[in-house]
Amino acid sequence: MSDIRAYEQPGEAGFGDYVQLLKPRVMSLVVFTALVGLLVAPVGVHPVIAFASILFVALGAGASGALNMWWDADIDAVMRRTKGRPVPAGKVTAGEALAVGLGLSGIAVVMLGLAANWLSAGLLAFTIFFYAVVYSMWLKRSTPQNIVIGGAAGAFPPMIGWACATGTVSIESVLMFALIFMWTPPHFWALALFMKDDYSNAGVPMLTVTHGRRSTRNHILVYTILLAPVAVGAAFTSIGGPIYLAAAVALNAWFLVGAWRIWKRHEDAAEADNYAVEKSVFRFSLYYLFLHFGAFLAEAALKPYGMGGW
Ligand code: HEM
Ligand SMILES: CC(C)=CCC/C(C)=C/CC/C(C)=C/COP(=O)(O)OP(=O)(O)O
Repeated sequence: MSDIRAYEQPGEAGFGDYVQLLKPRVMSLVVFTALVGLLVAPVGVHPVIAFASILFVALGAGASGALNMWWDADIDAVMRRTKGRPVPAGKVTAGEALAVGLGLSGIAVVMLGLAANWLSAGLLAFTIFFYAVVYSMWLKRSTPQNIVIGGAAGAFPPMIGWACATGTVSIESVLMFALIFMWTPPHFWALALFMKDDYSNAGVPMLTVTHGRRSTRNHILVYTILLAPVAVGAAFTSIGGPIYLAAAVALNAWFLVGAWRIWKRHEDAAEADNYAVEKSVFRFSLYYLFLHFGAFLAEAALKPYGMGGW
């Protein structure tokens, strides 16, 4: 369990420190996928309602980041990548992070319910719970499958966006969920390969720590293979079309090449060469997701002009 008492000394926090609590960089892609889910839905949403809905999803996503930083302060303090975060750096106390997380969560869920509908608000509440409690408090410290199951949290946002517009869950929103769900393991494990020491120093049972780099490479390849038909299959639903199909085929072929290049690496090779491959696949994973959702958006944007879709 997280020893949060060590992080209760008040520090001198600026506005920027509170922004950092919300994990803005990671959440930008979360918010983009929610926005796409809302915009590609077959039901038009008044721009003010759409703007408000995405704002509250962003607030909820940020709140879940603050809750994660509250609980994980001890882990974050040990890892090079995260030790400068506001709680381990002593800028914001753990109690403040908890208060920000709980306060913003409550506001975001209630306001989304009022602005859009209670299905989307319920999904947002469940997503915050899943990331903060199921992933951060339970799975992260207990199983190397942490990010496979916990990754579901990051996959919900487009489903929330779709529900904001339609008040329903549909095959399209389930496919957008599945796309992110299957993408998360290769996205994260590519990073974990070149951050392995961080996680072992912090005692987090990531696959790289518990099963080693060879097994992690195998897992990346398998998940990337399983991801491809999900991603390409979405082309043949109401949110797909020729632009998305072309993008999905190209992006999945490239991601598979990357996973294959990682798979071929071995420990006898120079560490710097291995890390270069792993880093490039991690970076590409971000473009991969952004461009898939960008392609969904392009299909929807072109529909009024008689193009886009099938
Ligand atoms: C359990 C699921 C996931 C895990 C464990 C994970 C882990 C990570 C980690 C450790 C980083 C480096 C973060 C940092 O700079 O502090 C990262 C970066 C990133 N992740 Fe993920 N991720 C997950 C899911 C997602 C999802 C669902 C999205 C968006 C849809 C996402 C988007 C990003 C982005 C945009 C970055 C780059 C941030 C930057 O520029 O610093 N991740 N991820
Ligand atoms: C709408 C809503 C509530 C969205 C939440 C989306 C969500 C759960 C995204 C997960 C992304 C993420 C930063 C995982 C990091 O794992 P980590 O926390 O172990 O990474 P760290 O080591 O950087 O802290």
